[in-house]
Amino acid sequence: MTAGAQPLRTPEPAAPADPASAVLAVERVSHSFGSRKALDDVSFAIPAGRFTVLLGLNGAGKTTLFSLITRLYNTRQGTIRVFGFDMRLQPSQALARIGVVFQQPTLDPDLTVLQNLRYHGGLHGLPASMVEERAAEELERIGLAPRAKDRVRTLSGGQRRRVEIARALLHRPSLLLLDEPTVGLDVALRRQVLDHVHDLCRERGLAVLWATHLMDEARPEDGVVVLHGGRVLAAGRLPEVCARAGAPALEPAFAALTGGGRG
Ligand SMILES: Nc1ncnc2c1ncn2[C@@H]1O[C@H](COP(=O)(O)OP(=O)(O)OP(=O)(O)O)[C@@H](O)[C@H]1O
Repeated sequence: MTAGAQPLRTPEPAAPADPASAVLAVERVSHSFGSRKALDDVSFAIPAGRFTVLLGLNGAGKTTLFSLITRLYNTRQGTIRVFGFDMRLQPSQALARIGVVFQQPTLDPDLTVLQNLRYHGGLHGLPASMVEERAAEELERIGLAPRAKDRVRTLSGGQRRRVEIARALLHRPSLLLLDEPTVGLDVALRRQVLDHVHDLCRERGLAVLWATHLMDEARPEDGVVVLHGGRVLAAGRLPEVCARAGAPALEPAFAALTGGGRG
């Protein structure tokens, strides 16, 4: 298999992810809420160092998929592996390698930036001295070292998002999941957060799964997984997805793949 997000359309059988290159392998995963099927036979794989955009409209199933990858929900149908660790059988090994930025902000606004980071480090069982060192490093990197002792409620939306990303990296995950991380940010802040996470991919070899409904957040070098109505309609590098859809850009490709609209 190549190093891109792998196109695995149903009803074709899901090809096994290459264990040598897949940081995340989702294989034939389905999930229902009562009679409502939120995910239907979803398969794709992403390698180290790749920024992969999980593209889908509201209700496509992005948050449900994230909930399964982070084990908020049990995977009842199909398999999710992180670095080869099966989320069902070896959850602690798999979860230790994942960092998450949830759709809803989860920083405590009444604690300082540093206190929020310390709390997270403690949850991961990191020694206090390591947390201090890494927190200082991450805050420096995002230009927020001078705000370490400020309460989170005094930060802007973009600064809070960057603190959440810094926090998600404290335990040095290999896979970073971000669920609609730019919601509520203006265009300039959106670009800043997007640039920051692309830099992390490039510089640290981090694999990123970035869920969004905003097509302009995908860049030509990115992997793209098009999720619609709970199904993967296409997956691969952005130019491959466009070529397969016979479209010159992602927006018309998405329209062609989804039949132009809502699921
Ligand atoms: N807890 C739940 N109970 C019942 N149905 C749910 C639940 N969570 C999600 N769904 C349904 O599952 C489908 C997928 O929802 P999901 O939230 O995963 O989509 P999404 O792509 O993340 O959308 P959004 O961007 O709006 O959050 C939708 O039809 C939604 O109504």
